[in-house]
Amino acid sequence: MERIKFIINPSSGRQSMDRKVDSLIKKLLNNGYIVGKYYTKGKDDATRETIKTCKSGYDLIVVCGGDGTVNEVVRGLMASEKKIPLTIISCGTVNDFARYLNLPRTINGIYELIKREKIMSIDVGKLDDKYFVNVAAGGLLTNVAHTAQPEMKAILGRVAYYLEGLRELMVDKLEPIEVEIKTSEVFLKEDILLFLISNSSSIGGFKKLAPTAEIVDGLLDVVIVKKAEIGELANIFISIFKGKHINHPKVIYFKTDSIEINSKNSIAIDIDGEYGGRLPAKFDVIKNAIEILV
Ligand SMILES: Nc1ncnc2c1ncn2[C@@H]1O[C@H](COP(=O)(O)OP(=O)(O)OP(=O)(O)O)[C@@H](O)[C@H]1O
Repeated sequence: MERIKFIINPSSGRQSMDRKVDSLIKKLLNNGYIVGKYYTKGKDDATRETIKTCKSGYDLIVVCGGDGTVNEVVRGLMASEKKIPLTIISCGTVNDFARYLNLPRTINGIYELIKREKIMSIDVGKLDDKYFVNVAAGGLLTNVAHTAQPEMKAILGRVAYYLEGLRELMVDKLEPIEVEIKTSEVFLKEDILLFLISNSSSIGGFKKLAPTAEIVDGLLDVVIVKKAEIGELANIFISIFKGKHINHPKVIYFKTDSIEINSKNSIAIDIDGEYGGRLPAKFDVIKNAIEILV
């Protein structure tokens, strides 16, 4: 790996990562690497730059941003014939994917990762022409990531999401959604509060929301919370920290490689913290879709 492109979202997260990124770039240049640097300006910019980067002989993309920026880069990779590996310097508010991968955070750690050139192929989730590395979700609390105000995120970080979640709980009054869920193994008609279709196990900062999810198994982990009272929801929420919520009678948990969800209600879908359309929808997994440094 000689040519490395940095794709940097300067608006991600709370603190500027400029100094850290500049030190890493300096170290790479001193050691003979060729480095390109691109700052995103707005929506879909990271996708366009990734497509360009894949075509122009680069060997690696370093994404500096949060989950939204990683998602945009993955979309660019999926649209490219020649897919190059990526790694992440997490600069977002939650950074679920980088946390799940346990990526190094120091300059030396990231430099060693790049030098080692150890690559792993991972799965990516698909919803129509969109992709997700962490999760696609709908229902209670799942639009918190894209409804939380950027100014609040800048000041409070992850706490902004929790406040937005609390506000939504009060406003929503636990309105259930009537859904039909179809996979090759399961057919369910249920009143539910939320569904999560997960590729990795870390979602919204909770490391065990889909406790046995793996990004190399060619499967999606489905977590469904059925209609429940607030007391039951509180119990489910507390047990999420240990990954024990999947044993609760109001929670359904299974794995599949393809799932369809239909509803009479107009339900928004969140993919990796961004708005991803509405139900009905079909979710699939693409095995060994992209490569990452490990
Ligand atoms: N220069 C820019 N100014 C403002 N917004 C930008 C800019 N470049 C990209 N964006 C937008 O930033 C969003 C992605 O932000 P990202 O998710 O990486 O950070 P975050 O929201 O702080 O982190 P997290 O998702 O981990 O909470 C995308 O929707 C993209 O449109």
